[in-house]
Amino acid sequence: MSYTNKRHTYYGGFTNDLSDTFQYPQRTDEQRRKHVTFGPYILGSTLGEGEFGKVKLGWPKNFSNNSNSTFDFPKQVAIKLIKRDSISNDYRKEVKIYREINALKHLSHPNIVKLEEVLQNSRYIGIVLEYACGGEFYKYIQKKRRLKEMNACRLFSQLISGVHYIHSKGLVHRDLKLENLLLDKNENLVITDFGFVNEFCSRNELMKTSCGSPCYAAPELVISAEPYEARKADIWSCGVILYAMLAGYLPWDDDPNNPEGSDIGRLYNYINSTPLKFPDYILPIPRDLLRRMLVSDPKKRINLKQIKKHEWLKPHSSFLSITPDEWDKLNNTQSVFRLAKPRRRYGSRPQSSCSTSSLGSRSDKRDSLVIDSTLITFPAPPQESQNHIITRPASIASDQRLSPIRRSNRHNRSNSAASVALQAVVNADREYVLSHEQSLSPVQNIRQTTGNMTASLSPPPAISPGDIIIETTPIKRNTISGSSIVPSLEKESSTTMQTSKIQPNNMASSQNHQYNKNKTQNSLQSAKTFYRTSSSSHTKPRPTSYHPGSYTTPPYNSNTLSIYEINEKAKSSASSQTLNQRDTSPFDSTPYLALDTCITSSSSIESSPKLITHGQFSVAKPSVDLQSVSGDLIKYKRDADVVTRIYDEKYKQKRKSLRYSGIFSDISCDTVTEESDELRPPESPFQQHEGQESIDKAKTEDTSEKGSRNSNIAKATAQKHVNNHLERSLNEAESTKKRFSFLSLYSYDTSKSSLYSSMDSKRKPSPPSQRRPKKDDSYQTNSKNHYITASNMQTSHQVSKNLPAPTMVQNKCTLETKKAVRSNRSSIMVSEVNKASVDNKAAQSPEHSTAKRVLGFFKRRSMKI
Ligand SMILES: Nc1ncnc2c1ncn2[C@@H]1O[C@H](COP(=O)(O)OP(=O)(O)OP(=O)(O)O)[C@@H](O)[C@H]1O
Repeated sequence: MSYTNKRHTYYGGFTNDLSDTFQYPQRTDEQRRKHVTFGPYILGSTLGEGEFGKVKLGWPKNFSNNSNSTFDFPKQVAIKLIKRDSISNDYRKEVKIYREINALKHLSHPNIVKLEEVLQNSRYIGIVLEYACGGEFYKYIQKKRRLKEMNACRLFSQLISGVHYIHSKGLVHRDLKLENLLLDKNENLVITDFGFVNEFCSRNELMKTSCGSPCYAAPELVISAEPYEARKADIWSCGVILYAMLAGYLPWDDDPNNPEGSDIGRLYNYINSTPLKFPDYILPIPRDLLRRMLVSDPKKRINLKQIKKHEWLKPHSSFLSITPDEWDKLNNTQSVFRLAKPRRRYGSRPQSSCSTSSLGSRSDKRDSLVIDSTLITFPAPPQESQNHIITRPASIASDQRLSPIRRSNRHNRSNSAASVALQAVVNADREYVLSHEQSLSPVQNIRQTTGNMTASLSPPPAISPGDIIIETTPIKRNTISGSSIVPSLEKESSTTMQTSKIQPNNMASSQNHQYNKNKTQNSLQSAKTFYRTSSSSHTKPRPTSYHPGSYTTPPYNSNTLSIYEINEKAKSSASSQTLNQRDTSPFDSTPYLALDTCITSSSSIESSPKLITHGQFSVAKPSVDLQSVSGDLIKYKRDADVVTRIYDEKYKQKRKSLRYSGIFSDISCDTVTEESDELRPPESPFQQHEGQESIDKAKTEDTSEKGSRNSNIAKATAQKHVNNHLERSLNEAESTKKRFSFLSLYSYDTSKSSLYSSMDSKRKPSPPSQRRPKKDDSYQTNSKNHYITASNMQTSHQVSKNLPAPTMVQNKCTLETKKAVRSNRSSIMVSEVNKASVDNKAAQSPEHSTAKRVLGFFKRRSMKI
């Protein structure tokens, strides 16, 4: 049983002063003393450790349950604590922090980590972020070994949506990698770590500083000293991420001359000269996308607009069609609620030891890098200041939002020039948002509506074709101001919108209905309509229109590719005339233009610093949950199951129907698809051959025996036959292919967690920006040191009897080994323990050791290269 330190655990948020409806247990003085706090937050366990220090879990000190009905938990946050000492003498670090803060202020997207606020005291700067409780994405892949295609498609769509949003703001992330992706509680992707973010503008879109991690960095960053187009570099990184999701390991890691990828120059030469290779289980369409993304020549590399339109992402086209300005508008709507929520300052303290303020003069020097978030997020009128409203019902908050009297009396705490300026910005912003709300497009109104329906779990009402689903819960009526919504909806309905009837209590059928409808309509408008209807009715991501089994075309259509290449050539030659006209994509080449076009009425506001006031610094629980309004973002875990099930059913049916036509050769799908991804063996040529043989056999038997019963028996026999072969071939294929994946790390992690649970949270495990070991490595056991590689364990265990490896690893790994592994974030991807042994060897050879350290430094720090 694992011991849980109370100090690091949320204890229920019981407080003495705010429990008016329920008598909570009183905390003793001793308990109270135990809590480590940072400003208004109680600090909990360490979530991870980065370059700047620890990231801690936090929750509000003064959380209370004042909601009427259910027991609420406080909103948890992740607080990145940066020692001021550690950055005061390091300009590079300082810039990185400010960059991150500044970028996050401008970004509000469900797949980008939210900045709640920035706090500081004399010793620490605390960046308070939305807590992504699903953990690190690479661990998730490790655990699953590789992702199912459907899941990878969904998560990749979210990544692309987030990256597109970043680019649309004129920013580039420049350090996209698995380690910088987290998951929320519903397994939605969250992009984090904006330390390398930079700005580009349409007139000067090339960048000179190379950054990122070698394994994810685009070749042009490494090989050439020329300025590069940063958005294309982000796309390369996304390609590497997608490859890792689907394959379970990183691409181009099989250079025999550079087995560990330690020679970065060689690695990139290898990338440039070697065609991308795929494991058998990556299907043709995702392969095609990867081939287009992982193109060494950035001019030929696909752009975001093209990615969004790619066949593979069709199932998520409605989600991907949400434009950045639509996300912004949604966020603006939220900010109204946030601003309207009167609240007192944290606790009862005045400006306390941990002031929620700017970084003083530094911020001024850096163009207000850190704004006094308190001014923005706590515009509490005096009469409201004693009310703790974190769990205030939406209706109350909205009433206050609509009260001009209450709105007028804000920001009276400070008379400083900064405060006055900020007050003006906030006022302008509020006016903008309120006026904007009146003129919201129907789409926005609907989204606004849907966004406020998160509490409603009732099934969607039945509607007639042509109707728009309008939530009629009290929450909606309270939060949508004015009467414009219905007429505007009707107007749109009569002109452009096409909706579908959604049957109540029958989500699956409504999804199927939508699926069919969308398939025939096949237009952006219909996709958006689907998005609206599905989100407003709390339906889940729509059933996919993509079936792996439906690939009846050759795996890789060379004609298509060549046409594509011709197009690309034509584009690049046209674009070579001027850098500014490089891309015809409205998203990629002219992000500002796209934004301006969409928000023409607010252009002046967009160009002002007020963007930061769009709720970015609020600690308030958002009234609108962005994640509930995006069709492809899973709101509840249950939803994910539904989607997977629907997918699996379709997948199975399709494969079944193709089984006897010989198109889909993996006829063991019925049995295999029941298994988890971890258990599903990769298809091997051998396996396919056997499968095909059996199909033929079944076919022959089928025709010779007329009766259906005999036919079934024949099929069953064939199936059994194949299954036997499959089992045999699995062992053989696994042992011969030595396909390494994250599973090895998973094994390691499992053992680690059981032995070092108390240490886990404080150390960051090795990231997967590492390479799979070579075949030879996998079988080498360092008998001298008694180190057994995780990959070795995996392979040997698979050869022995396909039993889970964790226990074996757990038993055989020594304490020293694990410590060494954990402390070294730059070890190779799979062979974690082997890395320790390598390090041991390296220690004997000073030359090798130095090289290792340099490599480790590169990988660990995501530093400039
Ligand atoms: N919002 C969050 N929710 C949950 N965990 C988080 C969050 N932010 C960071 N973490 C955890 O903290 C770890 C370190 O965070 P992060 O990578 O942002 O720090 P950093 O100092 O920027 O690190 P580096 O730049 O070295 O990657 C992450 O790997 C993750 O495990």
